Amino acid sequence: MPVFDDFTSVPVLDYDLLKTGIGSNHSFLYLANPPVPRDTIDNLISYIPRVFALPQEEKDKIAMRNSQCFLGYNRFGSEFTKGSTDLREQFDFASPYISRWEPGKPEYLRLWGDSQWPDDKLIPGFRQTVETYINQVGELSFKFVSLTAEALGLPPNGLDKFYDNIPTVANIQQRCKLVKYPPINEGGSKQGVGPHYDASFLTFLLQASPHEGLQVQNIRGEWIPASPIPGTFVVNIGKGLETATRGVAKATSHRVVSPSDGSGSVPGPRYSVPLFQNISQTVRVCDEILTLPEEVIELARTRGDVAPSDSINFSEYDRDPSGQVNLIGRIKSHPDVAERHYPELFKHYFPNGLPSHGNAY
Ligand SMILES: O=C(O)CCC(=O)C(=O)O
Ligand SMILES: [Fe+2]
Repeated sequence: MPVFDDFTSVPVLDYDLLKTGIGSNHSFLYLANPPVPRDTIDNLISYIPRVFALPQEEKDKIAMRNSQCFLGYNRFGSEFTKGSTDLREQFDFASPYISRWEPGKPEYLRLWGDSQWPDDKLIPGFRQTVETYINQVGELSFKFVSLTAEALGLPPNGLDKFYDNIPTVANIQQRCKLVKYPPINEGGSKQGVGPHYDASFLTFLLQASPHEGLQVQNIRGEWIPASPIPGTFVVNIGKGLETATRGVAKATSHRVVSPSDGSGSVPGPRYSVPLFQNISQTVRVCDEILTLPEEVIELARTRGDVAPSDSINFSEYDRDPSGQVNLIGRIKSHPDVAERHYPELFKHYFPNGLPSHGNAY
């Protein structure tokens, strides 16, 4: 996966070929034939419009503001990226995990813990469906870690130290979001989400409706559409893996342009489900030197300089444990949650008090 390539379209990889050892040279790709039952994905897709259609007061009952884990619901337009409002509404859910935080332990351990769920009577089976999805895609994501290691010229367990040596959903909490981008028809901003990198090693994104809108930035800084392909996940590299490989694997800048209801476009909202694969909270990525084979480093060298992307974020990997990097990212994105649950850090990052919006990137 070392090359941040000069793509003009996003490559498609077949999982069945990948697992036989054919590595990939791409940092943003479609994964076809993933080993996740079709029912798991179809069930989730069928619930998504229903959970967003719950009464506003039911969604607000599980507001992210209630949660020290930054899990729960965010109203439309409550996040900022690069100074502009993101025109989306979202729920953050995570796999079941018993918190390991206790007083005296690092604060970032508080990030992993209980999700908040809508009342099961209002949407029976929803929680079970989302948890099944996170567990199964989470397990796929961990299988992908050894493939990534091999693509980097390492042994299959070459990245395991970033996952407390046992990469499983039981050990490492996995987080996913259900995201709704409503159509924006009037002029003005169409920023579904602004340009950014993801935080961790790998993200597995399900495009849950047939809308265009996701775009990725190539080595020349051009924006390339990543149109939905049914039955695939979009996989991309986050800032954590870029740091761990000293830039040999490059994080990919991406954004979403809002859909519109106009003639020729797919009507209704765009839905997506990114699953952000967490790594160990305690690992300091900058301390873990990976010894990559010379030919892999050479491949990265020959790709030349990468054009400056439109994204900046998560530079703290050069200094802090991964859990702290994530906590800082969450605090910047959701200052209202931070003010309530992390008052000291809130004061540090927002000395002038609550801004009107969060701004992670
Ligand atoms: O909705 C999408 O397709 C992408 C979302 C995304 O990049 C994110 O939330 O980090
Ligand atoms: Fe993203």
